[in-house]
Amino acid sequence: MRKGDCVANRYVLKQKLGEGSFGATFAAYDTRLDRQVAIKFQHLRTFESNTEFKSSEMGFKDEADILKRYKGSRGIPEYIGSQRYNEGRFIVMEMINGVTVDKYASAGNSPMELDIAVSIVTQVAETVSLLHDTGYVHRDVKPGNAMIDHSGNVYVIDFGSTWVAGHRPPLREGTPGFAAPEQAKPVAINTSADVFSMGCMLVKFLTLHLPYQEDYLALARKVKLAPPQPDLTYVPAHLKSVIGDMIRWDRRLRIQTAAEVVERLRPFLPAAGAPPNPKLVGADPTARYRRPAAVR
Ligand SMILES: Nc1ncnc2c1ncn2[C@@H]1O[C@H](COP(=O)(O)OP(=O)(O)OP(=O)(O)O)[C@@H](O)[C@H]1O
Repeated sequence: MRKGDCVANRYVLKQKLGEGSFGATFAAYDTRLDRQVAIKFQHLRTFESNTEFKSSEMGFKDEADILKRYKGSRGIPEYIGSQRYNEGRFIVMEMINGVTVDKYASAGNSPMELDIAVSIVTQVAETVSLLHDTGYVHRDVKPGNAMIDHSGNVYVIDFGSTWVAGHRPPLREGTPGFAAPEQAKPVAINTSADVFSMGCMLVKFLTLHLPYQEDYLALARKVKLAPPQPDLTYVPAHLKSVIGDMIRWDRRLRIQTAAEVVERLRPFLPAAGAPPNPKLVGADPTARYRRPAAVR
């Protein structure tokens, strides 16, 4: 796939937006709908077995089904279409004009302001709660799988790992550093795994460090290790207690759902009518909460 290619007699490819283990995402112009879209292509088959390639295609199909199911929901790119192409598949969705939250967070090179960090994670939790309320777990919530547009609206992307809550997934997935400890084991995963990942996002935004080192889970499979203790010294006590309840190593003691996360974080959001944070540069994720409730 290259810039200028016209795919399926309809989508003219523009620049590549990103590339991951399973596919590459391009900006494109949809000549039928006369709008910009994002297209995620499954990688062409190289050395993987037929079974592996088919399973990656199923992942694409599942992701398209999730996008279709939540079409019209706030915080999820709108589903436009999906079809087979070159042995594999592609998914067409709304183009989010913005950057990944990962990029947004690293622009400042210093810990994020509390109201900004809490607003981002609350927006993510509001969207993830749509999945949880209907029995799904995202399984790969992280700053790289969230995007912020120029108006400060936060979107969750990459539903390729989404799985039915309470069921054992076929593969261990998630990103080391953000994945819940149980995601490294062959066990059923429930909604509290996403809560753990959202807690890791908050810790990262507020301290610049992850609650545990990326190689910790792999190491913990071989030797017995005590659960890591993130340093939250500079986080205000009340928020520290919410974060502590999000990243509990024992999932039975953790906050269980994204909706509960929204409730627990609500006291730390800026009030309706509050002025913007003067230290803010760029898109403002607090804007939604500073507007009167009726127009959010
Ligand atoms: N709807 C969209 N609008 C704009 N950019 C997007 C959109 N979806 C994805 N992107 C961009 O493309 C990149 C890759 O997307 P995505 O994470 O879905 O792919 P992936 O192949 O599953 O990646 P990975 O394997 O790293 O998780 C994102 O980081 C983002 O920069």
